[in-house]
This record gives sequence, C-alpha cells and structure tokens, in this order.
Amino acid sequence: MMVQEPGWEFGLDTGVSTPTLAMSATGSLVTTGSQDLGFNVSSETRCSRQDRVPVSVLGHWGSNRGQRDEHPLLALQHLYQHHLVWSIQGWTRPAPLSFQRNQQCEAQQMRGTSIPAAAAAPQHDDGDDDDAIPATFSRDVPRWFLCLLAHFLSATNTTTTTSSTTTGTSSSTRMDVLWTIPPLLLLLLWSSSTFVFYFKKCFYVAWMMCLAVLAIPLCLLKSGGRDVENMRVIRSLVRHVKHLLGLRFEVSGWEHLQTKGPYVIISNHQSSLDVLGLMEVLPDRCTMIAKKELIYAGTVGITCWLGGIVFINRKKTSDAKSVMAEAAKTMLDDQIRLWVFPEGTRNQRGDLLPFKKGAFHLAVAAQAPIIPIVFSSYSNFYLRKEKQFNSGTIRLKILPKIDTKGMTTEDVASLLDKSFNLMRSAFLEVSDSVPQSNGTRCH
Ligand SMILES: CCCCCCCC/C=C\CCCCCCCC(=O)SCCNC(=O)CCNC(=O)[C@H](O)C(C)(C)COP(=O)(O)OP(=O)(O)OC[C@H]1O[C@@H](n2cnc3c(N)ncnc32)[C@H](O)[C@@H]1OP(=O)(O)O
Ligand SMILES: CCCCCCCCCCCCCC(=O)OC[C@@H](O)COP(=O)(O)O
Repeated sequence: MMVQEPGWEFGLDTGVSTPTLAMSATGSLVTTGSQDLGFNVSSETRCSRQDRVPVSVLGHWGSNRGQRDEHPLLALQHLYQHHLVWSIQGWTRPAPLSFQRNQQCEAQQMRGTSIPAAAAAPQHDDGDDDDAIPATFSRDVPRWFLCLLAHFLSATNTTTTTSSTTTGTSSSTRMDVLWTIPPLLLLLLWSSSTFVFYFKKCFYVAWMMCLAVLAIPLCLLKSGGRDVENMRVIRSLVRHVKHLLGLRFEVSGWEHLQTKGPYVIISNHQSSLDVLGLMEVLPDRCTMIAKKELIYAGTVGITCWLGGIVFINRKKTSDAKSVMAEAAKTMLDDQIRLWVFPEGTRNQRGDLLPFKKGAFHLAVAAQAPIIPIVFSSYSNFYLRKEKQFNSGTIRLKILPKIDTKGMTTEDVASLLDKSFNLMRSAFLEVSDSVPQSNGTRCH
C-alpha cells in the first residue's frame, strides 16, 4: 500500500466538451500521471466521451515520489506540461482554478484508497475555517492566461529536452525550474493578494533605492552638495512611482499653498507611502524633519541628506529641541519651508495620534504660518495586518494656513489643539468620502 501524506490538491473545472479530454479524464492520463509524476488524476464518472458536460480534472500531489516540498503550483505546471497542454484548446469557458486542502481526500489517500469523483470535484469555500480555500489561492484565473501559461510551459519543455541531450539531466531540471519562475510569478501575482502585498512593498523599497542611485549624481550636479533645491530633482524622480503601485491622488485646496515665504506644513503620517503624496504637493524650497535613522537607509538616506532633510534624534528630546531651534533660524535665513509629521511616528489606526509639540514650537519660533495637509485613510487599499495592497485613491486636503504672528511659547498648547482638531475633522471627512479600492483584489 502506498501511503501519501496529506498534500495539496488542485482542481480545474474545465467545462471541456471534446471527446479527447473526456478520454483523458476517464483514465488514460491516470497511468501516465501516476507513473511519471506521482499524480492521481480522476474525473467525474458521469462524464462520457460524447457528452458536452463540464469535466472536473483533479490532481492530488502527495509526497510519495520524493517531491515532498514541491509547491502545488509546480505540480500544476507538471500537469500542464505532461498532460493538459494539448487539450487546452478545447476549453469552452474560463476555467475557475482553486487550490484547497481537501481533508476527505487526504484521509482516503492515507488509507490508500482512490479518490472518488464526488470528493475529487473542486470544492468551494463553505465558511468552515479548516476547509476554506486559502485566501492566497482563491481567484479565478482566466482561460487566456492559462492558455498562455500552458504554451509557455510546453515551449519550455521542448527547450529543456533539447538542452538535456548536451548538458545532462540535472541542468535540464534546473533550467526547468528557472523557466518556470516567470509564469509562476505572474500566476502568483494574479491569484495571491498576500504575494501582491509583499511584492509591491519590496518593489517600492527597491525602486526608491534605485531612483536614489540616480538622484545622488543629479543632486550633486545641480547644487554640488546638500541643498533644499535638490528636492526639485527628488520630486520629479518620485512623481511616477504612484502609477507603478496603482495609486491615484486627488488634491484639494491648492490655493492654500500659494502663501509666500517660509511656513511649516504639518500632515498625518500613515506609512512610508506618504512620500508619494508628499511629492505630489511639495512646494518649492520645502524640505522635511525626519528621524535620524533614515540617514542610514542606504542610497535613500544619502538622497534625503542631499535634499536638506533635518534629522532629529527622537529619543533625546533636548537634542531634537536644539536641532529644531536651529532649523527655525535656517528657515528664516534661507527662506525655507519645513514639512513635519507632528504625530512623530507612523500610525494607521484610523485616527490621528496626539501631536508632539515640536512643529508648533518651530512655527512660533520662526513666526511662520502653519499649513495643515491631511492624507485620507489608506485603509481602503492598504492593510498591513491583512496583507492587502490594492490599487486605490488617496485624497489630499490642503487646509487654510494658521497664522502664528505674535504668538509665544505660551500659545503652543492652544495652537496644537486648534491644529489637531482641524486636521482630525478633515481626516475623518476625507477618509469617509474616499472612493473604495479601485483594485479587483478584495475577497
Ligand atoms: C529619487 C529619489 C528617491 C529616493 C527617495 C526619496 C527620499 C524621500 C524623500 C523624502 C522623504 C522624507 C520623508 C520623511 C519622513 C520621515 C518621517 C519621520 O521620520 S516621522 C518621525 C520624526 N518626526 C518627528 O518626530 C516629528 C517632530 N517631533 C517633535 O517635534 C517632537 O516634539 C520632539 C521630537 C521635538 C520631542 O518629542 P517628545 O517625544 O519629547 O515630546 P513633546 O511633548 O513634543 O516634547 C517634550 C517637551 O519638549 C518641549 N519642546 C519640544 N520641542 C521644542 C522646541 N522646539 N522648543 C522648545 N521646547 C520644545 C515641549 O513643549 C515639551 O515640553 P512641555 O511638556 O511643554 O513642558
Ligand atoms: C535599507 C532601508 C531602505 C529603505 C528604503 C525606503 C524607501 C522609501 C523611502 C521613504 C522614506 C520614508 C521614511 C519613513 O516614512 O520613515 C518612517 C518614519 O517616518 C516613522 O518611523 P517609525 O514608524 O516611527 O519608526
């Protein structure tokens, strides 16, 4: 008796109407599959050769042939490569593809019995946690994509078979796996929202690092060193990144940024994605206050330094205070605007954190107005806990300036309260009205 450990199974409800596939489904592939790959392919018994009825082909990928760690997607690839490539043309409608742990099948596999047709048919989420299709593999994959994948894989198969005559079997296997990566990546991007989440995040960081490599020499050419004017270069380099991540910005209140001279911009801080919104509206001669750790962020850190970003040590209030007092002086001397995140840290809890006092001390010290800018909540497209990063729209609302002329340190508390209340109600307002995710990846 062959004992299979619980594995993943995959189902293709093909709706195929050709006699050839009906044959394959009734058994001829089972032998090939089992012998070559460790597959059991079965189908619904009620399907006959001539009937134009949906056929479910279901493979079970166990660990009996030493492929213990093989991913179900690889198993799917094998199925395509060896059995289904020729029959895909016969598909008559999009094939919903689902992966799930089928405990009934696993139990039967453990006992060494074959999978009955009813158990073999792909099941759908019935709300039961154990049986539920994992969120990562629950999306329908369109027929044309599967066709493309199949053609790609069959082409790969030919290539690697040819190469195996000269380079040997192990390198052909390696090639096989290598060539499998691009379509699998596409399939994962298509089907797994968790994968999309990590992919987009990594892409964002990597892309910013690459852009920064470009930004460094450009900044040096423009200003010869650290200068607020370099922010123009950085701004123009970062502006396209929103398109790559599927984000859209809707900005209102542009007129409030027309204020002349230095001012302090304060905004809420949800994620490093805020940089994209910041670059959307960043006025000329404006730089930021940031935590000092950012300077160590490789090429991005160097770019930040070149852009004139003021780094503070949040853990040492006295240090931070003196750096900000110095910044107030520079603001006036060099006619610079400063962008501060008064929450002092990232926050995505659907509300604003209590503000720190530095930004208001800064504005009072420089006697410069405060311009609050509110970013709508990212929760309609970006959820860190749920690992969701869809495309979406972000509203940026620029609020009227708050004057600080004649104010002293005594007024800092009331200035802070006033700004907080204005921003909080604007945040709730823009977050409420923001359109829901315009991506298609929500479950
Ligand atoms: C193409 C290239 C591509 C490359 C990529 C491009 C790169 C991207 C480009 C650009 C990206 C830039 C993106 C940057 C994003 C970074 C964001 C961050 O890093 S957010 C974290 C840091 N930000 C802050 O922390 C806010 C500022 N913080 C403050 O202002 C705090 O107030 C701080 C640190 C100064 C002190 O914080 P406390 O935690 O100690 O708390 P408190 O209550 O505010 O202050 C304590 C006491 O100190 C007084 N105080 C504070 N500041 C004062 C001051 N300036 N003068 C006098 N007293 C002051 C206060 O009045 C308070 O005293 P009493 O309670 O009133 O007695
Ligand atoms: C090796 C690290 C590479 C990092 C590359 C990052 C590329 C994106 C550049 C955007 C910079 C945004 C910086 C930012 O948003 O920092 C977070 C702080 O505000 C708040 O931090 P925390 O939550 O208080 O620790």
